[in-house]
Amino acid sequence: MAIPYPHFIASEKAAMEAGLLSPSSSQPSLILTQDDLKKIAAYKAVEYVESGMVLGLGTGSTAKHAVARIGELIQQGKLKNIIGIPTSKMTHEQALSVGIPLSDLDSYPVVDLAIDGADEVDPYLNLVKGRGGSLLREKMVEGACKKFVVIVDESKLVNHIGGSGLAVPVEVIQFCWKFTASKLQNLFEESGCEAKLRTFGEKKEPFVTDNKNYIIDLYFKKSIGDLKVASDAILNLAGVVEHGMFLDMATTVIIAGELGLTVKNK
Ligand SMILES: O=C[C@H](O)[C@H](O)[C@H](O)COP(=O)(O)O
Repeated sequence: MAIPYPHFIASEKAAMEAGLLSPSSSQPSLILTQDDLKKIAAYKAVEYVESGMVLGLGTGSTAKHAVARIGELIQQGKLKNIIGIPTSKMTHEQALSVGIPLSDLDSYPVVDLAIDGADEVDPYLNLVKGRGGSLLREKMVEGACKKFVVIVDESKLVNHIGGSGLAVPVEVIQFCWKFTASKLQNLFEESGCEAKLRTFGEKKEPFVTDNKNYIIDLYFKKSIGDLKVASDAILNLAGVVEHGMFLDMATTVIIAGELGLTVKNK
């Protein structure tokens, strides 16, 4: 998606650092792709990183820009003594490849700062995450951090969680997943919920998470209602491991969009 983007306002510094704008251009006039916006938000978030921090490293097409940037700053000697806690096997691989020293929550139960993308952000900074399948490790790491900075392009903004009609993911154990899926669907019958096993490829194989579980995606035709009530009801079902609603967890959301960067704090 190319967004015509003639007026670059708040994010000029981030765009320069992201290599999208030359310092000499007096009249910035850019055509930015959605990926450029993700990169700009990610580079802005990395400004929150300080030497000596234990960092939660998010997963996805937005978070990967932050991981790359952190690696770059370590290589340049601008960030020192960083410990990264990856939220997926994919991020683990990327972080190693860019030279970020890694550890885990067993060794570092308190994380200073986590940076991650999101699939949906509501006006209260509640999130949907996990459309890439990494919600469980993300929730563990981001639940352990002092500051959680979320990075999105403006397409992720919604009025109500689940209101986009797109998936609210739930990680379930493989054992009798159809039973769990039907329990989940029944919980939200009044919201017109449809529960579908996530599959991939032409053969429609079940998608298996890093934790060897399945994902049931919930699609809502009407409002989910009270999010805390919905969260408790989902977590109360045996067979459910975790869901992708991240309620009251984000401390900052950085949104890159047509009018530049917006930073929302809790
Ligand atoms: O499971 C995936 C994660 O929750 C991602 O952070 C989320 O899906 C957003 O990903 P992206 O930045 O690729 O849109």
